[in-house]
Parts: sequence; C-alpha cells; structure tokens
Amino acid sequence: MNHLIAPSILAADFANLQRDLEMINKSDADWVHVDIMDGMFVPNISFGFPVVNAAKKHATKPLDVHLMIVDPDRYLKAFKDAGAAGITVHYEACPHLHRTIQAIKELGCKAGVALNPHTPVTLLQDIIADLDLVLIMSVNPGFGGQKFIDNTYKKLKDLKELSRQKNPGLFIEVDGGVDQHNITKLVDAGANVLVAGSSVFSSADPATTIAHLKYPEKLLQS
Ligand SMILES: O=C(CO)[C@H](O)[C@H](O)COP(=O)(O)O
Ligand SMILES: [Fe+2]
Repeated sequence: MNHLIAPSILAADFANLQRDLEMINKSDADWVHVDIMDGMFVPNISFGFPVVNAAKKHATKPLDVHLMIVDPDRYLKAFKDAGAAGITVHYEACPHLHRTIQAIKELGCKAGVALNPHTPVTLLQDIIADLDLVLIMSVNPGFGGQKFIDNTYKKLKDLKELSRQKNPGLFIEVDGGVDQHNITKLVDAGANVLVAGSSVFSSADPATTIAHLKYPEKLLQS
C-alpha cells in the first residue's frame, strides 16, 4: 500500500481554519489529523468539540482524531458525533483498553491505540488483532514542532513484525517531527500513515510540501 499523509491541524492557523482545510482538501493528503489535548494527560490544551465540528464541516477527508486525554471513554460518542472517522486513544490513559476499543468500534469508527515514546510495542501483543491502527509517538505528546526521537525507527520495525504475525492490515501511524528528510526512512521502517504538522504548515507552500511527503521519490528525481 502507498503510505497515507495526515496533516495535523494543530499547526494550522485557527483564525483561517476553513482556508487551511480547503488547502488539505485540494492536496495529496489522505486524512486530517486532529489532536485533542486536555491539560491533564499532556501539559497542554488544544481545542474541543466546536473546533472538531467546524473541521468536519469543511473537510472532505476523514478526520483522524488523536485523543491525548485521561479517561477517554467519557467522550468517545461525542467525538464520533463531532465527525471523527477514526479515534485513537493512548495506551497509558486506558486501564481497560479492550473495553475502550470495543466501544470505539461499536460507534462505527476505526479504533487506534497510541504509544508514548517510552511504551514498548510488545505491550500490544494481546490487543493488536482487535485494532485498526497503532500510532507510534515520535515526540512526547503535547506540543507540535518538537525534535523527532530516533528510537522510533526501532519501534516501527518491532510493530511491523508484530503486525505481520497478528494483523497484516494494520495502519501503522507515526506522529511527531515528520518531515521531508525522515519520511522515506520512516516508510522503510514500516510506517504507512505519516502525520505532519509543523513541516507542512510552517512551509512556504503547504500543498507542495504535502505532495513531497506523499511522493518523496519524485523529489529525489527532480
Ligand atoms: O500529537 C501531536 C503532538 O502531541 C501532533 O500530532 C504532532 O506533534 C504533530 O506535530 P509536528 O509535526 O509539528 O511534530
Ligand atoms: Fe497527534
């Protein structure tokens, strides 16, 4: 499968969110990544349901909602109603992860689990067959624009091997510090969904940057 690109609107201009979503609609992006932060699970607050609703109103691509919140079970239905196509919860925030994953699926959403940089992939062995997606955090969650953590490549390889054994159709997503310099190495290590915030929105031409992330081989040839 060709890898998918999910621009993160955390780095968009919130005063021009409609403009930035229309740029994503017309670009080579596949999903729209939506970061929800509660100031408890992570030391930052991003935005809530009104902004997800507004994004849903203008986005033509699926909303990939990344919940960095404690006790996410409280809000799964509300995020589905706000427009989420997929909901990813953090392993570290879910004591009853199997129940949480079943609840996401019962809502008709794709179900994902995110791992913080210190959380090993092996902890997923008894749940991976139930998942649509695993998100490997390549920075500590909470902020955009951070430095990529190199141990991510090893985690992607571990996850790729586990998915080969137990869930070959798994979406393997990587989130944090993704740019035109590391994308090929990340795809080679096993990632098939790449989230990019700052590298897209702080570039002079975000749509062209998305095209370069989607087709890095064309960049090498030019
Ligand atoms: O989940 C996130 C942060 O917790 C964001 O999705 C991620 O940081 C993307 O931003 P950038 O590409 O700027 O690193
Ligand atoms: Fe994210």
